[in-house]
Amino acid sequence: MKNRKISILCLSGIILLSLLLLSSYLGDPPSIHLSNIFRIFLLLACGSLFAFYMKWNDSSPELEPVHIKSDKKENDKKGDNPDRPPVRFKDVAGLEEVKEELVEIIDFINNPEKYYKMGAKIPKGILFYGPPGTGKTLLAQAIAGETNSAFFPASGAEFVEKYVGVGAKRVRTLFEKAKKDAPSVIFIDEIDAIGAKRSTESNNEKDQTLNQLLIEMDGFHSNQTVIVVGATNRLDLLDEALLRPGRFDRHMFIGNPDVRAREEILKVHIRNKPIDGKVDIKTLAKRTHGMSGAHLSNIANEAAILAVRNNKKVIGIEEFNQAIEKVMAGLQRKNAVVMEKEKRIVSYHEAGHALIGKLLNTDFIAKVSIIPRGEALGYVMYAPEEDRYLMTKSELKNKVKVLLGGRAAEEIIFGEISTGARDDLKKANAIVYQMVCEYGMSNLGNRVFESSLVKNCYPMIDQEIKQIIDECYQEAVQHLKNNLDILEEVAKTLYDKETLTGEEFEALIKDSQKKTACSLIT
Ligand SMILES: Nc1ncnc2c1ncn2[C@@H]1O[C@H](COP(=O)(O)OP(=O)(O)OP(=O)(O)O)[C@@H](O)[C@H]1O
Ligand SMILES: [Zn+2]
Repeated sequence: MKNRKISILCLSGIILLSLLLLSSYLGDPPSIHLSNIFRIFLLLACGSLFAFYMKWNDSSPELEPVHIKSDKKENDKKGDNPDRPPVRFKDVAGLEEVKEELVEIIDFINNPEKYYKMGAKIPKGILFYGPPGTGKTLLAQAIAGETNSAFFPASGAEFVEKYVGVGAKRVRTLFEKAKKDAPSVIFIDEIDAIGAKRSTESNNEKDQTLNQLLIEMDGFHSNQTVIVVGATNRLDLLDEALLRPGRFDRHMFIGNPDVRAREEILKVHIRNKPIDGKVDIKTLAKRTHGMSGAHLSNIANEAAILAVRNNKKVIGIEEFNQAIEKVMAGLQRKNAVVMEKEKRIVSYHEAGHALIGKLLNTDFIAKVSIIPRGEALGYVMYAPEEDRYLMTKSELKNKVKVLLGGRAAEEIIFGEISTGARDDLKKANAIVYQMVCEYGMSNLGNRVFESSLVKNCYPMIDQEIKQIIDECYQEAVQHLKNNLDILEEVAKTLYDKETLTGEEFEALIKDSQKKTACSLIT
């Protein structure tokens, strides 16, 4: 508001002075008589006002913390920072692991002395990455909310300007303000707009802006509590320099919610809405597979609007059904039948990987999920293993069998294979290629094939690769056929729950063995 007033005053001043100057020239004789010295003075005043106007306009927009109130000092005394967004962790449903990780940072901001005494440095930058609408902005707001910090939202795209130096200056101003109002949280959405890998030709505007961001992040002292949160849908696009220790060194994946998280998110968004007692949130959660938090919030809102339109006192199941359909249509999703079929295939595919992993005791499984991540429709996440410098031939083959387990499960259950194994095949082939060409682990003997040799001997090498892959695939199929009942159990549970932690998976394997009275057969 204050900004607008100053801008209007500047513009009026410029117009007034220009009119005065013009009238001293126009007409014969001129309508206003001014001496040359006074004209020069007017010209200078006009120029200074213009320069001030440009500078003000350049530095002031979007850099004000949100929710500024005039009685800031008064509120600060009460320990209630007025710039704090009203979002708390309770408003962010699901994302438990991320929130757990953030608790430490929040404690750091709230009790910095505790950490400084130990000589610990406050983390400066956090990077949230993942698909759109999954709560990255919401989480950043919650960090500010939980720590009573000022919140400075900005979008990477805002910094990219036509004129060299403008973006860099905006970054500088943003950090100055945040430091002045510390503790504060700077949130830069779409950080890839400025943080994408730098081009070789230097000096372009984007590079300068990124350089300024790096300078600012290196510049503030660790006892200035300014946390910079960046968000992007594409981590792979970011410049390495941005991800280095001391900058955005904490990377957190914010993925689409699983069925439990969807239930929690729906509950958050119907909190203040009158809902018909017959509406079962669990069922709604099951029906919204693949949707983001933003979609779910949208569904709750659409349902409320429909209830008003239908003159209802409470939001009923019909409204929710219509709202889901509307949001799905907006997504241009495949129809529900295709979606269900895909979900079933992915459940068996991931169960196949996980079960063979368990049977062959390869890496410890940390998570099995059928929630899409990146291009994958589901994934098995392994616990970070210690660096291995040596792998035996059978260990490598076991890795390949686990990778082929997804496709094997599909073939056994559906009698047909899908495109879902593309990435698995790439990885499996890469391992086997190394076995043949680099490790001398094939019938070709203890030989190494440099790239020039590979060309000449390709049919031979290809024959070896095929043989190992085929053998591993047949073994993977056999493992799964030997444990078909357990595969069914895992796939069905995965279909219902969508995500299983490592412990849940272990417990499920135990339960399924009891239930089916079968033990795992390798
Ligand atoms: N985990 C969640 N809990 C509650 N609400 C959520 C959650 N995730 C998303 N939402 C809802 O979706 C809206 C959009 O989320 P948000 O803006 O945080 O997504 P984003 O990840 O920053 O998206 P983008 O990448 O498009 O910027 C939120 O305002 C909120 O209403
Ligand atoms: Zn797979």
